[in-house]
Amino acid sequence: MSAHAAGLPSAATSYMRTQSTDVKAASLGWPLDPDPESTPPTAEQDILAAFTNARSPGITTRVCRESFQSSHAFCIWLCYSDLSNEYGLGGWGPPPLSPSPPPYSIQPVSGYGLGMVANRPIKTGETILIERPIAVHPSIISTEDHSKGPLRAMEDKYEAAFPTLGEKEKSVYMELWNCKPLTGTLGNKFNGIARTNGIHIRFMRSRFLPHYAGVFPSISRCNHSCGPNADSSFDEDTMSMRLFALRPIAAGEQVTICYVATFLTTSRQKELKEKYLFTCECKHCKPTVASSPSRPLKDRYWTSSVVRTLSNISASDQRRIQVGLRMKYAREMWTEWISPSWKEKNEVFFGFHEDALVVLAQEGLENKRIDHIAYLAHGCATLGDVGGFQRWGNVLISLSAWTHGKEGILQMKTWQDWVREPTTSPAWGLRVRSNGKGKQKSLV
Ligand SMILES: C[S@@+](CC[C@H](N)C(=O)[O-])C[C@H]1O[C@@H](n2cnc3c(N)ncnc32)[C@H](O)[C@@H]1O
Repeated sequence: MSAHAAGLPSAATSYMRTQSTDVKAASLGWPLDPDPESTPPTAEQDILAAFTNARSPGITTRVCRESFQSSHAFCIWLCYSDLSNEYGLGGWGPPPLSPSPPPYSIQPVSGYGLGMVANRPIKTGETILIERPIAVHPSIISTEDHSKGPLRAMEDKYEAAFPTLGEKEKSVYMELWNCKPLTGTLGNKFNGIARTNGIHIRFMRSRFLPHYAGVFPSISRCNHSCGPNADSSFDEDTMSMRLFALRPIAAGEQVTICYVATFLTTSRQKELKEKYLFTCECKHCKPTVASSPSRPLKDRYWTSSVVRTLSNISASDQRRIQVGLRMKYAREMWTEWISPSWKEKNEVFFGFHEDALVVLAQEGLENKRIDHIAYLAHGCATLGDVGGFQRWGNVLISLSAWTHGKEGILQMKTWQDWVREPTTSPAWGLRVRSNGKGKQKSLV
């Protein structure tokens, strides 16, 4: 039923018509569009659906070189055939330069094997490293691909492809950590290293099967934390990954990334144990317990410290569940916020995102904050609030969490332009209308 037919005054109908058409058309740009679905499916029926939708493509091997003329292969890419002609047909030109000297060293870290450790203070948003993968394989593998199952399929493909790699890449690869069981075949070792060290890569040109994992010479040395201080972003055109700081990293501190979906509760321990064979003891998994007593205490004190730890863990779990829910409902909240039927106070919208930032900081999940910051900026824009938009826009810019590569340069420029001239931002004035005298008036 149209609003007019519902008996609303004609001014309201015309407002709704313009608003709802504009609202649908308005793209909010990076990082909110397109709505990212960033983790690979894990449920069997979703994996199967992805294959069926992609017409069950086979896996081909792309040998990645800088150009046709180059004899040096920097990477082998086990690639679903839906993507094999989408990238690097003339070769992959050189990636942007990595910081030199590097702000880190790879060194032994007690209890972790090797790790990446900052050798000087690193600022939020700073690029730590840019490098190319040595091997890339699909994150999800069709069971149809090999009569002995997907694991054997990958082992055979790795064994066939590995000899084409450059000599240096081969030796760096073979030195990487392997936490998977060994059967003695080379293919099994290549595949074990790939599965221990693979970092998620999303190839945007595949509609149904975009999820891959890349093995990197140094980034794959980063150990896991459930509150990581670094994150990575991939550039499909130069086939390179940028590792950057999510918050200040002190000299001597480990540079960590997160191996699993960050909003998982402590059930993430199970995934870490199964896939990477370790028990995470970061401060989010083992919240601080009361310090050890200098002399024996009675039982009830011990009990109370255990209780305190358990309740800290449970509080952390609750916060992570909230993080997931806030991510899930942010888009819905936005749609309601810009609709003329929004009846809540403005604080409900802003509080939703500001509280999310507090929870994310408590959990060390700064990698999830950019969406909320962008919503806060766009939320200010809807009200015609120049100062608010510029404040949140500048926070977003300062994080330098852009997609790595050409796309990121565009994202950065777009936000810089919007901050310079907020009236050009896409949500500008969506919740204000003229009061007839050329002045802007809030709807709420
Ligand atoms: C991708 S590798 C990381 C680099 C590895 N430490 C090395 O020596 O090359 C993953 C392995 O590192 C170790 N690791 C990573 N994060 C860890 C953590 N938070 N606690 C203990 N071990 C960890 C585990 O052995 C895991 O299988």
